[in-house]
Amino acid sequence: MELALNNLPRTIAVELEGGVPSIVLVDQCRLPGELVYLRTSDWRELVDAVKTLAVRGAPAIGVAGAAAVMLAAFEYADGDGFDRLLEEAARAIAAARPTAVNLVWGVNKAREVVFEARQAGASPRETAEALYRLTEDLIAEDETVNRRIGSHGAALLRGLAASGTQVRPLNLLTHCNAGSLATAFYGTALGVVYASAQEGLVNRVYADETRPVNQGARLTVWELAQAGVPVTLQCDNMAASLMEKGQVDAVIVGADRIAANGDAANKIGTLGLAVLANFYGIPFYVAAPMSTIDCSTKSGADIPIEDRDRAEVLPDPIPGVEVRNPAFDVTPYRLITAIVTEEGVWEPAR
Ligand SMILES: CSC[C@H]1O[C@H](OP(=O)(O)O)[C@H](O)[C@@H]1O
Repeated sequence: MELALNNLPRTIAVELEGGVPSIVLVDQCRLPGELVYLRTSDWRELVDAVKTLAVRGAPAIGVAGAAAVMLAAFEYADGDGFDRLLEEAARAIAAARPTAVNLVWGVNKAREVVFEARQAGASPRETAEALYRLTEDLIAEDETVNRRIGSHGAALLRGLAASGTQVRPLNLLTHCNAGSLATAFYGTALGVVYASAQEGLVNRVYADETRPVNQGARLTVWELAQAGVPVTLQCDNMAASLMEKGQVDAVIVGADRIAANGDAANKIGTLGLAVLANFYGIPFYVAAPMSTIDCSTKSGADIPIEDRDRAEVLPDPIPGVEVRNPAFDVTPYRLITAIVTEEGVWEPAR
């Protein structure tokens, strides 16, 4: 299958003009209708973009977290109180969304650079410039990591597609968007799809719309269509009947935080898919970078779950009706066939 990955936009980029840094990111709130880029030099605007899901997806917000600290460092470089103001900003950035560990990971990467630079006697501006280089590096590294995840995942699906001496291209089901738009470029779960499709291992991807924010209906189907991968959009409540018909060969999703025992937090609705896949004997794969694995979190019970605005579920409130809107759920490791990382495939101990 010939892919058109060049049609995919770069989710987040960094620029430096006249000594002033800018972050340029795809405004994912405007997709699929319009491909619009947000440009900002203000760390507060970048935090708002994370909160409003203009930039979203664990690896993408990890890069955004480090980039926001970089913008703050340039803002505070020429005034008093650089170290104090920067740490205050770092705390506010890390608190923008609670579930994806990558956000704190990105902010901590920035904190490490700040500590090392200041220990070495760097000025505030020199420290800010070191953070700019970190942001560039994280963007480049993310794509490399995703391609390695894709390669390991394709090897896994190659085995699934093998039918004697023939290859039977697979029907895959995914949830939310763990694609190029959820990362700096290429994607995690969809990175596996792209790498597999290039080997002729993919027949079609079924994408859940993923209520209430519809990352599947707005982002995944757009991204896969741009890339030239056959894709069918379905409502979240259609997965069971598709599996019952034997039309799903594997489920592949992303993750926002993986606990030390292999429990994985991902977009709300993932747990239900894992239960269905287990019932129908369908492999359930999670694709995520090592930066999403949080060994300080013992199990999924300890993963904070973001509670979002009720209006995402019910824009026009009905008197007397309560609404709940947890943005993630946790799939226990025993329902996960394998976790695909850039280091290889991890089958959590049963
Ligand atoms: C590659 S991680 C993508 C991950 O992030 C999404 O959540 P959100 O769109 O709210 O940032 C979803 O859980 C995806 O699987």
